[in-house]
Amino acid sequence: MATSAGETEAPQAEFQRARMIRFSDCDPAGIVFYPQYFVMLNGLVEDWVSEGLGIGYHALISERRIGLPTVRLEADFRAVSRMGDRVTLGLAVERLGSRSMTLVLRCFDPASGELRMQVKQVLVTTSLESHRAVEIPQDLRTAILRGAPSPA
Ligand SMILES: CC(C)(COP(=O)(O)OP(=O)(O)OC[C@H]1O[C@@H](n2cnc3c(N)ncnc32)[C@H](O)[C@@H]1OP(=O)(O)O)[C@@H](O)C(=O)NCCC(=O)NCCSC(=O)c1cc(O)c2ccccc2c1O
Repeated sequence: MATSAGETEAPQAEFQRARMIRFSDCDPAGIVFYPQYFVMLNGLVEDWVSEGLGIGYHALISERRIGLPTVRLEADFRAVSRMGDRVTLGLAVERLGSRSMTLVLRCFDPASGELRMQVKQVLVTTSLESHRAVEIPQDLRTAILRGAPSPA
């Protein structure tokens, strides 16, 4: 729920994308090597900003010079994902601060609902000139508060 101060505490509608687990995601045992989840989820953040929010992610960085570095990352791994699995990646905003946002990102089996892993991630909006925190740009904030889900 958004407050008058522009903060939101309640999880919003989840942005989702289908993803197949590829050979290159896996270790020799044929299961996802854990850093690859972070690569997959970073791609989900890109898709969320560009497609879910309608804010060009690449222009945000390269033209507007706004960075989104991670300052906190907490991960839980609950079940293995195997090469060839078709999973769903989901993203919800748990908190929207003035210069940071807390995302809950997860990977799950859409057929059974089995949770494979989940991450809580805090991103800070920064100036890529100074590498200091800046206010979340108004268009980004407005789009997040709109909270529109996007189909998988
Ligand atoms: C990011 C920092 C420059 C922030 O330091 P600064 O002093 O400017 O800001 P504050 O400390 O006042 O905090 C602002 C805001 O963030 C919240 N916050 C800060 N730290 C934490 C934390 N550990 N946990 C939770 N929340 C935190 C704080 O509460 C404030 O929130 P409000 O909403 O209330 O305003 C500085 O911390 C820094 O440089 N950190 C190192 C970042 C880093 O190197 N991360 C490693 C990965 S880098 C990375 O992933 C990455 C980098 C990029 O440049 C990218 C650019 C573009 C896209 C993606 C990038 C990317 O993924």
